[in-house]
Amino acid sequence: QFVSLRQRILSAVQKNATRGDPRSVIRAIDQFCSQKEWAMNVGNEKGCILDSVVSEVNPATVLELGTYCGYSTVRIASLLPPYAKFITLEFNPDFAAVARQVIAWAGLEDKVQLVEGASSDWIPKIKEQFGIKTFDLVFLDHWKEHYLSDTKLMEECGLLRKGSVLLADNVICPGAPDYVEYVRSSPRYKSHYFRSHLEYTKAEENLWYLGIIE
Ligand SMILES: O=C(NC/C=C/[C@H]1O[C@@H](n2cnc3cncnc32)[C@H](O)[C@@H]1O)c1cc([N+](=O)[O-])cc(O)c1O
Ligand SMILES: [Mg+2]
Repeated sequence: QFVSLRQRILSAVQKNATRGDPRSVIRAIDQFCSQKEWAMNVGNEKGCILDSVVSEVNPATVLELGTYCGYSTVRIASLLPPYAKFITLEFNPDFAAVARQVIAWAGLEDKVQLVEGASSDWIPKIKEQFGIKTFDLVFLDHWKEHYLSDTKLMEECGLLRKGSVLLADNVICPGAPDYVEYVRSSPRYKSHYFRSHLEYTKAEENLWYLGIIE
């Protein structure tokens, strides 16, 4: 019967990656997506930039918007200090189910809280539900038209502080023009971008780095 792409990604992990070895899980997904079928994981080129930002920020609290199959979740979780709190939000139950298994295969299920639900519903509940005051790092990789509304929502809910870092995927492709416009014209943010390429392709892409300065 029909096997979905997410199921094929999970099978590639279970077949080619070593349990408990996050790097082998990342490698298995990247090999599958570059050799067999494209999928919207952040990929290895942008993934290395993500790794360097996570290592530099060394965050005690992290929020990821849009888990998808858990590729970036595994990359981030594998670099966090033991005391860190990492929440990833995913509203599609099928993607959430695959992501849970990918995260578990990497042996990182204790480092991540995958919350099934919409960011707009959950962002206002995070403080009370998870005892988190502010986020040191937020990775935005969900629907691109939600980047701006969710960033404003995080501001309103007091989840961002001076020094918080927001990292946004896909500001060129598919693009998040309203988001880029907003953060570039706001005095609150110091922003710059990392030149890169769209995952598994040669297309120009940037990772958009935002530091909150006030
Ligand atoms: O469209 C892209 N990403 C959208 C990602 C969406 C993921 O975030 C979840 N989601 C959405 N709103 C949500 C709200 N709350 C929770 N999860 C949510 C969706 O269920 C999906 O798992 C994309 C597209 C390309 N591309 O080349 O076309 C490349 C990329 O790197 C991309 O990230
Ligand atoms: Mg993306």
